Amino acid sequence: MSYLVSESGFNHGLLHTPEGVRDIYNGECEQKLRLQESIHDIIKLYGFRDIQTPTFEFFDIFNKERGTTASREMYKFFDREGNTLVLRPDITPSIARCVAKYYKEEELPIRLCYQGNTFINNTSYQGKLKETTQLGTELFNDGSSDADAEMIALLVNCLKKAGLKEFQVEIGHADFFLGLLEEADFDQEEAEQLKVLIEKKNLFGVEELVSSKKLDENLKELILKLPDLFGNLDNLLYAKKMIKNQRSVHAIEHLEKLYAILELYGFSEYITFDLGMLSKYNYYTGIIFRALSYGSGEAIATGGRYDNLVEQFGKKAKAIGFVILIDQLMTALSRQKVLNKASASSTLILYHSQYRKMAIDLANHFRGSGMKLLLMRMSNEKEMVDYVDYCKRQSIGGILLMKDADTIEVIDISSGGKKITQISEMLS
Ligand SMILES: N[C@@H](Cc1c[nH]c[nH+]1)C(=O)O
Repeated sequence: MSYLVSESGFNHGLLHTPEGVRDIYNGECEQKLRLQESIHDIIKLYGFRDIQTPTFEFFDIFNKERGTTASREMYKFFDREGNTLVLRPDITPSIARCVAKYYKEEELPIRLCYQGNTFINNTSYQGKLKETTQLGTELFNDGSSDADAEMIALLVNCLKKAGLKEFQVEIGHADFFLGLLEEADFDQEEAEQLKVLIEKKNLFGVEELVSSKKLDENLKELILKLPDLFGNLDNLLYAKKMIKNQRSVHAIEHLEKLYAILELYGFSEYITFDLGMLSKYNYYTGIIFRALSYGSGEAIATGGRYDNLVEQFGKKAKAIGFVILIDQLMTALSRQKVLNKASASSTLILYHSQYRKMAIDLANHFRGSGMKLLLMRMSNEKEMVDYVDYCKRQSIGGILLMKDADTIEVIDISSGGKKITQISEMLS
């Protein structure tokens, strides 16, 4: 924190937030909450039930075996007993823990949804947020391609409802890459190295690594081509002919099946495939996917199948889920100019103390019928224009000015129009 102490002794450093976190207020905050609400409404239509888990958990919930966030990227702290706690970097492991705990005997599908913030202590490069809002869904006890398709269809529906234009859901499969690694007989270290090189799009590095091994020509070619293996499924089917290992072949066959079901949903225009997509988290075991759109450089949703994670908490349960990254979605919507402006929907009742009772009665009456009302006693130090300007700053649509015990002046802020009305008439 910088200590900028002014002459009056006020520490201006107090007004700053740490790098990577920010305040969200006024219209932006309203838009964000409204967006979450409208997406949540869609998710509820698919039968998901809400769940809330703690913002911090024991470190072990997210440790390496679960294949989640790297330890150095988590915010860690201790409780009085000396336990290591972390601010959750990801909500999926917490939900998996809950399913093992509260639905131990349930064998048929469990559908859960949640909204909350996650915290990742990433390197502070250009404006990347360290606290982000996720709205997520998880479906347990269903390992079918129908479940995969339904989750993708749900994601498409959510993004459409959010008003996003032109987005794509890219789908890959964790097993495609893992099968190639096995076929190439890469050890864990080499596999990790290859993953990093591909993520960094360092093709020379990939070539060097691949050339250091004795590999089948087709396999070599395919690994080098991984970053280009995206597009519609037909274009990718040739990859199937070039590989020998069954794991990768099954992965492609699964994607074919999935695509056929997505066609039934009528959503094929939103789908592309990316065989070079790498799992963001090691817990993924099946399809992995992310949604991209112009206006946001980063994914606005990510997800995938993770059939072994719940078992680590003591229950065998296949699972698939995704999260919508609300902050990224907001950025995309605002760049695409489709973020609905918060409308001025509240009214201000202004009164002098002798009309207090009427003002309170009037406010209660209108609030009772669902109108948003602010009550304010007038100050002798302010003019009417101060209140009108205030309404403009605060997105307040109108003023009801108490003139006497039964008369109010109604002022429309946007048009400036004024009219006199009797309170008794309004209440009747
Ligand atoms: N938790 C994952 C997304 C996900 C939800 N379910 C499965 N995957 C993420 O933060 O990227």
